[in-house]
Amino acid sequence: FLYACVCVCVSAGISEMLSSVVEDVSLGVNRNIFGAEVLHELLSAPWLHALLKIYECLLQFERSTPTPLLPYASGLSHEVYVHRPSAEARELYSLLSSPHMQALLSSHDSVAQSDYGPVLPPLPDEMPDGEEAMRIVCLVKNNQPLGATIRRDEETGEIYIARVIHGGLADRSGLLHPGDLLVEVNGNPVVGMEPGQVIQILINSQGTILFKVIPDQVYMRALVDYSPLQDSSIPCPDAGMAFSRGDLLEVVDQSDGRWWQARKLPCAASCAGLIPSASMLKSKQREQWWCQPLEVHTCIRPSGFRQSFRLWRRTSVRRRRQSCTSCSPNSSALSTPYEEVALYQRPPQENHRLIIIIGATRVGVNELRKRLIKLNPSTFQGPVPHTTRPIRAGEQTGREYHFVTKELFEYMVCNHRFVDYGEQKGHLYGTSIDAIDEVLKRGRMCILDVEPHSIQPLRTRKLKPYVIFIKAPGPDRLRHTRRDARVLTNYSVNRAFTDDFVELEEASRLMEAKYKQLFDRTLVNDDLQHACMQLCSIIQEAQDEPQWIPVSWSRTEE
Ligand SMILES: Nc1ncnc2c1ncn2[C@@H]1O[C@H](COP(=O)(O)OP(=O)(O)OP(=O)(O)O)[C@@H](O)[C@H]1O
Repeated sequence: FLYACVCVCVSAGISEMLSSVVEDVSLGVNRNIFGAEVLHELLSAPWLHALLKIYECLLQFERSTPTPLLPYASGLSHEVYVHRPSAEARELYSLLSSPHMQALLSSHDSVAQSDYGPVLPPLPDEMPDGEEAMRIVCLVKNNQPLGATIRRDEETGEIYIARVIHGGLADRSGLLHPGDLLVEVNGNPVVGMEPGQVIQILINSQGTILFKVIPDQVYMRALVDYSPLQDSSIPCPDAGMAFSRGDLLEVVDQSDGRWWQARKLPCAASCAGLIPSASMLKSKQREQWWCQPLEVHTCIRPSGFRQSFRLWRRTSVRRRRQSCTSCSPNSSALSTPYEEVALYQRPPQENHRLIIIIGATRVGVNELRKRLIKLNPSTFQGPVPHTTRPIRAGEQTGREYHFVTKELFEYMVCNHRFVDYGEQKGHLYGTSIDAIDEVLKRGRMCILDVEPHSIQPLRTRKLKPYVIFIKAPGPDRLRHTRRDARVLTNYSVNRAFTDDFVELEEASRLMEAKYKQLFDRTLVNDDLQHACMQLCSIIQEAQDEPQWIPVSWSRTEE
């Protein structure tokens, strides 16, 4: 009955209603109704009337949301007492100093500073090993559900956060994310448990729930350049982080659809910076594509004879397998500004990764490749090219070339069997995917020398190419190191290497600037002997040590 009375008061007319209820109850007291006296006493209690008055006041503010003028009102009460206070000031001071007023001002300050949330218990003193990778999340249990689902990896028995329900307790904490690995719940290791058992621990928990999780880390390779200082849309340029193509980024927060937080790897700065999300960058790229002047086509080399081991290579620009990928709006760089990557260690039983070496004309790609194969022919090998030219005395099909008819060659072109092909003196020459596979299947490392535009089609899960850019040193070093070098001209004339070394360095710089997002390593071809040794050790590292590769290459299906 008391509850009903209070409810009536609260909902209908507050303290006035209470007074009339008190009157009604007093009639019941006069008539000696059982329990009426106790009820009358309760309803007449001054605290109940005070409470309802407060409630009445609060109701007035239900719709308006008043903001505090000052968050520290209690401090003000002390300022009233000046050096020689007047009688009024002294009186006001003594009023404000009373315990009730002080309590009221302190409550005001707590509300004004929103300082009424639950205080979380301190983190445990003993942090586990690998604490950097581990996140400790403490949630205060209330009557709301946790708002997250879990899943068990059947192979490893590991428990992962599967979904975080928008607006739920876990979501609002901002500390649990899909893909996070759950290690412990309230001190109980959960690896190997059934999801039902983990849920039971959660149900049985009282007060706070302590999770230990290993966050799902996301790494991206930037395929575009970005500078926050030139971006008018960034909310805070000082918090932005510049990056350029090829940089490795650890994305630590993707909760905002427009602005992510990331660190550049290797992590020098511990503080993350703001970078545009993939969708944000895509829309920026689309805007820029339409308003930028047409870029000069730099992908076709100036025609000239390249002193390649296969004389046909790169001598003809009349027939190219495909056009430059960076010159169309549908290029991969335009559609994906970031490429998600993961560390990959080649299992010993798997084929070697394809090694691609590229560089500007005459930088020494072919020289290095030849020397590498000569150094260790049982380990390194080049794919045997196809040609339509007639076989010569001393040649053997499948050794120097695969000698094929023009019809078969063209059939292979139509079926996209060539990585690279061209024409020389009326004969066709090409490197096929099958020739690469053949080398890899024999357990050898396939060393391929192609044009940059041929890299993209080779970027497959099966081949997992590792791209080494051979860079030119400065013109002075080129002049010094190449003084005894000889090159072949278009007419197979052997002449001294007297090219413009400034031009060669410039071509190398342009190629690097344009394609650096595709390079795994850069090697400066200065001293030949030293460069060859370096190349050898880079290739060993690529095969035997963990390397960043696109995540799509590490998944089971392509
Ligand atoms: N580090 C070096 N020191 C001295 N000479 C070098 C060095 N690297 C390459 N050369 C010489 O430079 C000339 C051009 O090298 P190479 O044929 O390998 O160039 P390339 O990059 O394959 O060019 P192309 O595509 O035209 O064949 C060759 O005579 C080669 O021996």
